Order: sequence, then structure tokens, then C-alpha cells
Amino acid sequence: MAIIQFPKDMKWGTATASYQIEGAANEDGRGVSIWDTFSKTPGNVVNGDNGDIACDSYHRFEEDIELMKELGIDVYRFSIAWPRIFPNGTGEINQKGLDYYHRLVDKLIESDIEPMCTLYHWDLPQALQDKGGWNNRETIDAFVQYAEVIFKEFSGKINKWLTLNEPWCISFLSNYIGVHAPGNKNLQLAAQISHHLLVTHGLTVKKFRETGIDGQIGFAPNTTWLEPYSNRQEDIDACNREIGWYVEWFMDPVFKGSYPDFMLEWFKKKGVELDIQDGDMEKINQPIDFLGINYYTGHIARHKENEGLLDWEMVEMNYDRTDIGWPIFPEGFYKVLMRIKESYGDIPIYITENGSCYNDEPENGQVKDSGRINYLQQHLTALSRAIASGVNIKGYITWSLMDNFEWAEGYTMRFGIVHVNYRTLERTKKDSYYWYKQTVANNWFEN
Ligand SMILES: CCOCCOc1ccc(-c2cn(C[C@@H]3NC[C@@H](O)[C@H]3O)nn2)cc1
Repeated sequence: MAIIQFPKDMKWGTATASYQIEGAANEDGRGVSIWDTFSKTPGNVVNGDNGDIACDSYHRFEEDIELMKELGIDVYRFSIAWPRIFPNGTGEINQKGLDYYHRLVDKLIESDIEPMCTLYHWDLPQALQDKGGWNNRETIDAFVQYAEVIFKEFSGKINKWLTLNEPWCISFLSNYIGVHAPGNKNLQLAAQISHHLLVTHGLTVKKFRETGIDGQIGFAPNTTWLEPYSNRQEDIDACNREIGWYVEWFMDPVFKGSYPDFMLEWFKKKGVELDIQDGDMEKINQPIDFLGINYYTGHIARHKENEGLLDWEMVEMNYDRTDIGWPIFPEGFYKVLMRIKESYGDIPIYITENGSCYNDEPENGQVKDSGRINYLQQHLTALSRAIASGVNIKGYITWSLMDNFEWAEGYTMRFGIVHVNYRTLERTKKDSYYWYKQTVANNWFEN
């Protein structure tokens, strides 16, 4: 056994997102989001689940914060639902929407938990989608207007901001692969949207600086890692294309002011022609204060001509998998963090999402989610290795505080350290909750 010790200033937290936990979808003036529309379109979400009720955190946030207080965490990452603030995306502000987030943030501060706010976690106002959504550059301006309102409204209360959660999911998963809202399947559209999202991020950072309010701002790309099956260059290149789709495609423009040539050339071969307007890359290339990193899974892969978008195939290595079917690959967590350090230097990093899906149910009031504890131990050990190797990790925020609406999987896939009974909305602390609580208290764990 080994003691895995973390730096004394390490921050620990939990994460959620508005559409996944709040419910109250038709309450207090909230407008319709693309996930309301997408989830209510038959066939898009398992069991036809939607976020109308979710975990009812809109009404139960005080109970949820009590759970966080008992955990002893430093930071709570949540997202603001744009349609609660601007029901139509622009125009009239909904004061009741602002009031809700003031109640939430005030309770967090009162509980000595730092609020980390994600401005966009996928719930685009449907009214903007009706005008082209992220493919329409007017949505960029609408987002910056929304962000400015929030910055000024919560100045002095919120000091850590994330512009976008997982722009790869917002663009490619949702507009090329098509399994998330709005469900398009068009590579050109998805790539152009990824560009508009990066411009949105940059202009939002610029607006944040212009407001002069205190705080730090970043964004939260999701990552993955593919380990080459062999040392053949074709296998190495194939893996770097998949990693590049998640990492360099979004981080090079922010940190270096340009897209990675190897990805631009690959996309060009696939017929993608990005419309990059004069000044766009300069807008994107705004210095950020910290980088959020989301990591769940990776695997071994090798080149396969004309396979999928990027010419690779997974090689089955019979890794253990979580209940959602994702391989448990902590080595990839270490490797992708080292890749980010090598490429972008010592940017402060918060792990803004890392966690696992295990669908254990309560038995006599206990949830024995040993799989999730094992996943946490493996990935926190990998994180500790990255820190020892010089990666500038400032905090770890696990996904998720509680079971919630897992997008196209609905409520069938559970990522929480707290179990939610979706019929009664009763919360039950899982074994992983107690393990995480002890790890937070100790700032170490025994592996
Ligand atoms: C047929 C191909 O199908 C491909 C499905 O491809 C993916 C990829 C990635 C994901 C994914 C889900 N999550 C967890 C969320 N992160 C943000 C937070 O809201 C969590 O709920 N991360 N990545 C889902 C599906």
C-alpha cells in the first residue's frame, strides 16, 4: 500500500450542470432550451427522459449544499442556465432567474464553499437555435451580452469562471456525431461551430477583462487519450489525430492563436473549409487564468485506413469498463496532462470533471459503489503522478456530486457520489461519498 499525498494548497470539489440537476423547467420564467426540445423528440434520449424534474435542485439546492458542506469541499462547480436569464436568448432579462442563482451562490458562500461558475453547459435558448444557433455568428454576440450581465451581477460573489464546458461536445458530438442537442450530422457545420465557440470564448474573456471585476477565467475542454498499439508511425499519427480533435483543436487557438496544421489538413481532406474572419484568431487568443480539464476514458488504438473520421480503430485490451461501457484507463489521464504541460506550459489546471458511471442502488440505506472508489483511487493516483511530474494542478472537481440527467442516456447512467431516487428525489450518500470526504479531509489517501 502507498500513501498518495496532494499539495497542501490542493482544492477539492464536486461538479454539476443546470439542465442535468435543476428541473423546474417551466418555472419562474425560464425559457425553452435546445435540450428541452431535443429530449422531448422521440428517440433522442433513453426512455424518453428529460430535465423537467431531474434532481429538483432548483428547489432542493440547500439540501445539496448541506451534502457538500459535510463533504468538506472547497469548491462547487455549477452552471447557469442561459434560458433562465434571457428566456429568448437576448432581450428582456428574467429577474427571477438571477434571483435563483443569487440564492444558490449566497448559500455556497455562507457554507464556505467557493462557487465556480460555468456560463455555458449546453442549454442554449431554443429561440437562438431557431435562428441558426452556434452556426449563426449573432449567437456569439448574444452570449457575450449574457456573460456580461452575469459577470456584473455576481461580481464579488463568484471569482472563478468557465466560459464553455466541453466545446468538442457542443460542436462535434452535437452537430457531427449527432447524439446530443440539436442532433445535426454535418462535419462542415460542426467544425464551423467549433470555430464560433472559440471566438465566443475569446470575446467573453475579453469582455471579462473589460469589466474590470476581480476573478479568474478559463474554459473546460474535454480530453481523451489513445495509446498507440505499436511504435509504427501510422499508429502514432492515428492516435494523435483523435487526441488532437479534443485537445490541440481547441487549445492551440486559445494558447497559440492558430489551429493545429495536422488537424486542419485532415479536415480539409474531409471537405471542411473553415470560414475564419479577419481578427478571429486574435479574438480567440486571449490569455486565460486557468484551464479546466475533463477526462473520463481512453484506450489503445491503431491506424485503420478509411475507418471513421480519423482512420483509427480501437484494439480491445479487455480493460475493465464502467457501467456506461467506457474503458478504465488512468494512464491516459496522466498522459494527456503531460501532453498539455508539454504543449502549453505551466497554465494552472483544475480538473473540472473526472468520475465514473456505476449504477449501484441502495440496499438498506447503503450504496456499495466500490467500482467508483476504485476508479477514483486509480485516477487520483494518476493525477498525483502528473503533479509529481510538474503539471500545475490546482484542484480536483469530481463529476458528479449526485446522479443526474446524463444527456442521451437519460437517468439510466449514474455518475454521482450521492444516489438520487428519481421517484422520491431522496438523496443517499454512497460509499464513494464517504471515501471522498475522508480524502478531502486528509488531502491524501492510501492506495
Ligand atoms: C456513436 C458514437 O457515440 C459517441 C458518444 O460520444 C460521447 C462522447 C463523450 C460523452 C461524454 C459524456 N460526458 C459526461 C458529461 N461531461 C459533461 C457533463 O455534463 C457530463 O454529464 N463526457 N463525455 C458522451 C458521448
